[in-house]
Amino acid sequence: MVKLQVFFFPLMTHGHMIPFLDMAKLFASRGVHSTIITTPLNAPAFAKGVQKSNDLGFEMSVKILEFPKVDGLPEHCENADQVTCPAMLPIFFVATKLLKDQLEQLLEEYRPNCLVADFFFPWATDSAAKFNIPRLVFHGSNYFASCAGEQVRLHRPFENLINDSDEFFVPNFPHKVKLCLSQIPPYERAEGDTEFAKMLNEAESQLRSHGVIMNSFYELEPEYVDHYRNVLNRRAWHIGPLSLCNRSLEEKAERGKQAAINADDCLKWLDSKSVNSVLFVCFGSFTKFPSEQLHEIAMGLEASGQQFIWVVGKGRNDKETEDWMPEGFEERMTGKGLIIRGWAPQVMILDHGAIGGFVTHCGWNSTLEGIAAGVPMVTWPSFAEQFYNEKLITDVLRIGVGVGAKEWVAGTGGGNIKRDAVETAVRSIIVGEEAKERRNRCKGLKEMAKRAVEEGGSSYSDLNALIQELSLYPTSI
Ligand SMILES: O=c1ccn([C@@H]2O[C@H](COP(=O)(O)OP(=O)(O)O[C@H]3O[C@H](CO)[C@@H](O)[C@H](O)[C@H]3O)[C@@H](O)[C@H]2O)c(=O)[nH]1
Repeated sequence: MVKLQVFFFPLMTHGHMIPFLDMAKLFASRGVHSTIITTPLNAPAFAKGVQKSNDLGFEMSVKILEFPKVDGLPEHCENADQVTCPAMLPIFFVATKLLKDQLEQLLEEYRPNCLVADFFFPWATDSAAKFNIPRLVFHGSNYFASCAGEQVRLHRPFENLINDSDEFFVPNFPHKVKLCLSQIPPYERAEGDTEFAKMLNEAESQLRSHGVIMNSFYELEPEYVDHYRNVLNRRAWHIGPLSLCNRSLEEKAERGKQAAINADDCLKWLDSKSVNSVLFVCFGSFTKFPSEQLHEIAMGLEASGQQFIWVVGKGRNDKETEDWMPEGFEERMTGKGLIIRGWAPQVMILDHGAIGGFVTHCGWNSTLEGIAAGVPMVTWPSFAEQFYNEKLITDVLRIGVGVGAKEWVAGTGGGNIKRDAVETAVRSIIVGEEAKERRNRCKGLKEMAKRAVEEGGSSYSDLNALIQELSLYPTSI
């Protein structure tokens, strides 16, 4: 029998490349030949994962497209994480649009059975259609946020609100979910005149695509899986948590970029701590806080008296200096707090029994990794769909406490959160009766997540159904 061949084409940013690599590995482990499409400077991020899969006898490969030259981007910038200010992002997206011809040449040459392309490549639907190849969309988010965003766009419940703090309920929604005006992504409020709003409209090409792959599992958000499929009439398959395909310690430690800490040293530090006693503080691959905010976090963490691992440092604050560090902070925190300057082996850390709480920006990968590890969260959203994700965590699943972020700010974790708010939130996630109840709910979800990806589980079965459907699709050759 001829092998099914699927092409995976992620947006060049770590928050998308990481789950795409996991997804490609997962498909390969089910007998599909998975090919990742990327650009020269992003290719090394996939090399180890692909090699490991090949060593296990699974078929995986990488195909390279040259990153187009455009004015206005720093030299050698092929990854959205490298843009130096939010205003540069639209230029980055313009550059990615110029990949279209190269993609089409690849599709014409190899005629894969399916193209799974990033939500941020709306034009890929037409490219695939030219060769009668089904295109699936992956945006890296979940059913809850997708439904909320869609209902807000459709019903515009914010029309009559005036002040940033004015509140509204997400209309036509299974749960009562309340947000305030300043938490709505600007691209959902605009009339379609911003670059991002235009992109989102174009992204409606997902309606013309074969469907959407979600990094989620049915038991996590059943009402929203049903809402997405039956109320919004979208075709979708959920195959997550994708991070669970990384089973060995090595795979977990090597996920994403090169870690700024030795895995063994990190584990040794964690091994010396008691169960559920350490906070993990990390804001994803994109968020850059102003120095003043980093200072408040440091003061809040110290005042809370809790132990922590805090991922901060190189390129993660606006001035690239450590002027945010309170005097003598690191010395006072010796043994109690570990600062990682750069990339952390997040999944490896979250899975350690000593971790008792996760301070997160609510990026969906981090959120789901926290859920899969059974860790309660302090929620600190700042942009993209993160304010919706926060509501899922705090109000629907009830496994987190908000730090009080109210302001959607692109890329730079805004919100001006004071040290007292940090102190209160992090203490309440580790200590007290409510913390215990939250932790129990987390344990339940962790078990459900594990079962979902095991043979017969909801995600395992949805992936089977998808592969089966693709293998029946009329061949494009
Ligand atoms: O030091 C670090 C920092 C991050 N990560 C990993 O990097 C990924 C980060 O992804 P995510 O938590 O989703 O955050 P972002 O990088 O900010 O992701 C963007 O993309 C996501 C998927 O579309 C959206 O949900 C987010 O809102 C958007 O900001 C996760 O897998 C983390 O485990 C590490 O391993 N070590």
